[in-house]
Amino acid sequence: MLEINELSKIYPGGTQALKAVTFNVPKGQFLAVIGLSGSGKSTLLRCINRLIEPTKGQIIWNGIDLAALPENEMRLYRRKIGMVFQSFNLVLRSTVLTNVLSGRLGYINPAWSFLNRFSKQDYLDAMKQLERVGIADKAFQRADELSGGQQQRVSIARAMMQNPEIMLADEPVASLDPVLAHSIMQYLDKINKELGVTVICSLHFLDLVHRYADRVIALNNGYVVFDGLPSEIDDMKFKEIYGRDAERVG
Ligand SMILES: Nc1ncnc2c1ncn2[C@@H]1O[C@H](COP(=O)(O)OP(=O)(O)OP(=O)(O)O)[C@@H](O)[C@H]1O
Repeated sequence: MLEINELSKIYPGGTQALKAVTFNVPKGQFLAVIGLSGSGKSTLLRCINRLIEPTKGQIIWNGIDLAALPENEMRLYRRKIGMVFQSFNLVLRSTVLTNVLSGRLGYINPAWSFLNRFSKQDYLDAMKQLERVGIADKAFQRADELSGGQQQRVSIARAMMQNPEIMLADEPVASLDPVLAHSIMQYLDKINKELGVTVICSLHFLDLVHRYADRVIALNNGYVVFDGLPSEIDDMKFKEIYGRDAERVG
């Protein structure tokens, strides 16, 4: 169980991006986070693994408050929290395999030279992860030779090398066309259903929320304005989340 208690984030310029955000995520849930651009979705996801430092509040995971941990201890917990990004964040000039292996970096001695750091088992695991996302044949290509959808699959494989218990996905399909969007969502779904990894995924399109999420929370201007089942988002709730002039497109 992950418990977010009264989490707030005020950026140095004074923008209050999260306002006492509170919710729980049971282990193994697929939680979607929705809301207009600027509502605080990225800030929330990045506060959970402390890529962004929360200003106030608690992030309690297995009884430990992650928000209160010193950075050196947080690093150990961060290993168990994978993350994928809208823009994939691969090292484009490195091979696909090297990118995937870098997911293990949190587990090994940083003093070792890059290529000697990884065990044979790491290489076997990296190939297995690439097989899981259907691109083992691309292992020795440079990452920048891959399409956007393929790059996102590499980034999922990289995150899976951490052996994560939680996967944070920050608008993982926002840069992809709808067909590819479904294929990426299906990989996240598989990781969730087959391996029991908790997924917290921000999404723009409600049809994806309906299809893949067990539950959804909506942010508006840093506040949680909805917490429930995707099927509970009727027209009235939709207007509360997105504003009264908003129209559904998907
Ligand atoms: N590094 C930063 N410094 C200052 N303000 C920021 C920073 N990052 C985000 N913000 C502000 O915090 C608020 C929430 O932004 P955030 O990126 O979390 O929203 P979002 O819902 O993820 O938006 P999008 O869907 O466009 O990615 C916005 O007002 C944004 O301008």
